[in-house]
Amino acid sequence: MNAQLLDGKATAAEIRRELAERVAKSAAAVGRPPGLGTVLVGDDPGSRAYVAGKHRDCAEVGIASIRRDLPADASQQQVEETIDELNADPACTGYIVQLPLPRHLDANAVLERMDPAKDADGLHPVNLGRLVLGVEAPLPCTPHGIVELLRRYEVPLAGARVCVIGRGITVGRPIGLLLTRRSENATVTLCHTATRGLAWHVREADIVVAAAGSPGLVTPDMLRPGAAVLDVGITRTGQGLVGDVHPDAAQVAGWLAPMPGGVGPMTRAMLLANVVEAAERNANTP
Ligand SMILES: Nc1nc(=O)c2c([nH]1)NC[C@@H]1CN(c3ccc(C(=O)N[C@@H](CCC(=O)O)C(=O)O)cc3)C=[N+]21
Repeated sequence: MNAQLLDGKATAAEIRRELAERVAKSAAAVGRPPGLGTVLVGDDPGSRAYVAGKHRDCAEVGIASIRRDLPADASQQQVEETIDELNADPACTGYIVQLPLPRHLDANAVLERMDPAKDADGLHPVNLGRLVLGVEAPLPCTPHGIVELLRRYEVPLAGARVCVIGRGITVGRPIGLLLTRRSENATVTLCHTATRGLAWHVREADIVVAAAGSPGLVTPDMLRPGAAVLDVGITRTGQGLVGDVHPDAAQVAGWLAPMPGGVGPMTRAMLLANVVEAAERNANTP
């Protein structure tokens, strides 16, 4: 492998150590530790595993865990009552609703019902709006994790051409908003399934963010030699989890955040960071 590893696993572990110190301070100031809530509807094995991972992370840094698991046939009203409870629960500093929700539920209505001050994912419409306005708000975890990973490995962002593949709500749609801030100064092209000449767009890029959920989509021939490549795609197959980046891309890329071990662990670390930041805000505004 030629590419330098963007080691999300190790970087996330370092961030968790930093957060553990802030958690201890915040707990002393507020009189209780920050608490992360999760709302999980149904028994999708992938979603269960992600939620379990989030609670393991919480235990490691001293954040309290609040779990609300609902059956796959839960009604909209049941889910919204759970949201109301977490909004009112002083032990819950921030929470997430694990996506995707079962199809019979209206996910946007659920997100809108959340208290934006408790939105640990940064996906509430008010917080996405604040991101557009440049007002301080919890940032979407995966885009924030990507920026933090690039920053810690000193991958140059100012003036860089970034090609994002995928326009999903959690990654592709918001990441351009972070990367084009004055503090990052990148130039972002957002590609999707209707993009003509995807390979051309990828080849122009200094940084490629592959978040389409299409296994092996980014092949080595598409890449500018030396580019930083971040694999955000996760597809469950008979052979296990497969990313959007072809394994041979490592021979052309200058940096690679692989799946697993790249952006996923950073996403989880940024979720914890959002909860700690909310707790610190609470401590400052009694
Ligand atoms: N409200 C909400 N917020 C989310 O942040 C959210 C969500 N819903 N729904 C699903 C996606 C997916 N997601 C992942 C987070 C970490 C890893 C992760 O840590 N992956 C490990 C491998 C994990 C494994 O082996 O299964 C890695 O890449 O190294 C993966 C996926 C968060 N999501």
